[in-house]
Amino acid sequence: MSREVIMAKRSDYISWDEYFMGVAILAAQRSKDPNTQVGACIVSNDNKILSIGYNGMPLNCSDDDFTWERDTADDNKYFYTVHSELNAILNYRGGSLEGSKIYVTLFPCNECAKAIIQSGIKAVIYRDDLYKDTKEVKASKRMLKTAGVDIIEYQSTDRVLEITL
Ligand SMILES: O=c1ccn([C@H]2C[C@H](O)[C@@H](COP(=O)(O)O)O2)c(=O)[nH]1
Ligand SMILES: [Zn+2]
Repeated sequence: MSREVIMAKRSDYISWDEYFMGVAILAAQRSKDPNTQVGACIVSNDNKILSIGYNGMPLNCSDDDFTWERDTADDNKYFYTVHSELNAILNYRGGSLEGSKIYVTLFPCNECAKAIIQSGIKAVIYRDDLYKDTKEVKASKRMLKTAGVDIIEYQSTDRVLEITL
């Protein structure tokens, strides 16, 4: 008598949210910013990754030549850095981002909020909200809400993934 062996599917696979936030977290690891590394992952309604970005210097502006200082008034990184969300939007090589969602490791600033709204992204899923008390983030939230962009706090599962690279 032959016995059929049934292979149950894996049950400990990561969720879509963990996957996309994980990609954003991994992208942030590319950032040269010594203080805050930010990652963004833009995803379609049917869960396809459309684009990825992290905060860094513009193309052909060497991250060895431009300063990463934050507290020097005359010259500081804020003059130069392209934010992760804007990089993700600009990195997109397809047609439209209308109706997509963006996973971000840090709540977007007001400038990124403008770009998110204008590109048609309809939801922001964020992990950290470090700068929630700043005018920029307050303005960002006001604009996103007014424009009908959903703001969703990522619910950490505390899952730890080990990656050997
Ligand atoms: O919406 C945002 C806001 C900020 N960033 C980047 C820009 C900078 O490289 C860092 C913030 O540096 P701090 O030293 O913490 O001020 O984050 C971004 O990518 N997106
Ligand atoms: Zn920004």
